[in-house]
Amino acid sequence: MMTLTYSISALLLAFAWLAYGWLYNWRFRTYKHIPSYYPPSLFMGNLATIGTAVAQLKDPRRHTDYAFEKLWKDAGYPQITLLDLRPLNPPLLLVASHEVAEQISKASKEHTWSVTKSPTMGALLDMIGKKSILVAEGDTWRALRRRFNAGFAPQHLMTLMPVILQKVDRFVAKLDALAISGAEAEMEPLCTNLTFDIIGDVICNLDLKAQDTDSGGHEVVYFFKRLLATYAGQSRLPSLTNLMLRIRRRYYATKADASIKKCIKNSFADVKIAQETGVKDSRNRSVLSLALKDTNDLTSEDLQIAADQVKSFFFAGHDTTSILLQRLFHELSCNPKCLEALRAEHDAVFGEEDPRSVLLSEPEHTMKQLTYTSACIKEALRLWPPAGTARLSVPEKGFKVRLEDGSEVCVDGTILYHNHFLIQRDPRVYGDTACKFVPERWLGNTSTAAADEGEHCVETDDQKIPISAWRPFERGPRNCIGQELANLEARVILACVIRKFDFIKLGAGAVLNDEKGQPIVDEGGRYKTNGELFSVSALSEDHYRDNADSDIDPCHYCKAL
Ligand code: HEM
Repeated sequence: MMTLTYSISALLLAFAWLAYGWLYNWRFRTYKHIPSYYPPSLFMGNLATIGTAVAQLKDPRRHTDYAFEKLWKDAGYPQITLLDLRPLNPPLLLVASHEVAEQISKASKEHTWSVTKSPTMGALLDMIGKKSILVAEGDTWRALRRRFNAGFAPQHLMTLMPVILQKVDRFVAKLDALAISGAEAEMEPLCTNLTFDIIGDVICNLDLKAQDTDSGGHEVVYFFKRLLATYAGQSRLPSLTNLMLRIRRRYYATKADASIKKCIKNSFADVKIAQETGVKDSRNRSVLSLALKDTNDLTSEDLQIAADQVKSFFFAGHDTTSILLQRLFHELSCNPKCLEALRAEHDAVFGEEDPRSVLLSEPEHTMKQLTYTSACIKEALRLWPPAGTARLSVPEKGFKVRLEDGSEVCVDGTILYHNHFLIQRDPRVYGDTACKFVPERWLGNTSTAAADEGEHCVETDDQKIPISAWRPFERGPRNCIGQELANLEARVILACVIRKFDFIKLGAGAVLNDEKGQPIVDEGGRYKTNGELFSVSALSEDHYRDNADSDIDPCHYCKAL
């Protein structure tokens, strides 16, 4: 009996020793060659490191990028650092250098169309569908991208001006009503509904009426907003705790999918007639029309593919542009010098005329003249990038990145997170003004096109900014297809709004006044505010629920005069 007990104990010990050896290798040896500034623990890796950094954020709603910023600064601004998130996720490579990000986003011998998208995108599949261009890879992605490129060609975008202006008119009417009533309103729903309306028309010729708060908008908007809300309410804990949320998500995903398919079926006949008669109509280049180009019988497979693309464009193209607008309105309300320069440019371009008629009669020429406007947009996208990218360097591919010391590091098996927030505020690139709003730095090159070739730097008197250090739309083959549309929208909206209204932030981020009631100005000429407006991963679920049918948010108010 004793012998048996000893044998079992010895076996258990041997097993424990082997298991420990395996665990030790898995945790400490597999990725040892990748620079890491935070020693992982055997069982939890760097989860606790990140947890502590998140806990130290002044407000738990802050985006995780603020925690990464702290870790990056504490580690001495490394180009890359490994954070081991196993067993919850694959290890994460925090990329804070534009040189490294560029190697990942461009085509390479290992990856014909740049490094593959991260499996973390899988969380979005309910929203965008499995056939989405956002998650497609290889030839499937290439075929989709080729098909839709025509819908985003610069000349075609100019033909969208009447549609964009029509939606902007509704936005201006809403601001007018607010200014007359003196009511306070939050800019987020106003801007998001506007960009939703624009994207609906551009993508599938639909008037989504998202700005029509009386009717609540098209049912697509209703279901899409509720679907979005299920992402906003998700906790950072593993999915079991979010079971109810997931059930709700599936429900609204099915509803949104069905209502989009209904719209596609309804417009299929019209789309085909327009294509067959060869009418040169901007509608022939909408994403929906392009998606149905070679389809004669709408099979359920065709319908699903088209619906997934429409959902993906809705998702990618509305809140990103809305965030950009909100940031611009806030920054310009605190930055009198920039506001004055912007209004002076609009005075010079439009004079006494209504910007809408000038934009309609000479869209291309007028757009080119709005250089300071473009510089403001470019600077807002630098400081507050609304999106990002995560890729997966698949195991055993042999993909290496080169660091500034000349070393080459194989990053296989890691999620490569391009942290735009860090990359675009790098003091080594942007100097002392890295965290300040200085549109003038872009006046040498206000283009937002992700030029992969040609000029490699934007030069100002005292700065040389490498072209790859500005990447809010990412770069390389998988860059944002809608970037020029977003830039066009933002220029048109600023042109129609910024001379007509003053925006005053109330609550967080409000301007501080002196005892005479005058704004207190800092040494850079910007108004001092009662705090910084921080970015969040997603708005709270309550926000979406409370505001799906209303324009008023209880948290932050903005006043149009
Ligand atoms: C300020 C506004 C916008 C920003 C900052 C932005 C940013 C981005 C970024 C960073 C990516 C790359 C994502 C990745 O690599 O995982 C991307 C891709 C994409 N964006 Fe945008 N975007 C904006 C507006 C738009 C608009 C208006 C549309 C649609 C009309 C759009 C449609 C897309 C699509 C379809 C992709 C996937 C492209 C592909 O994989 O080929 N985006 N965007």
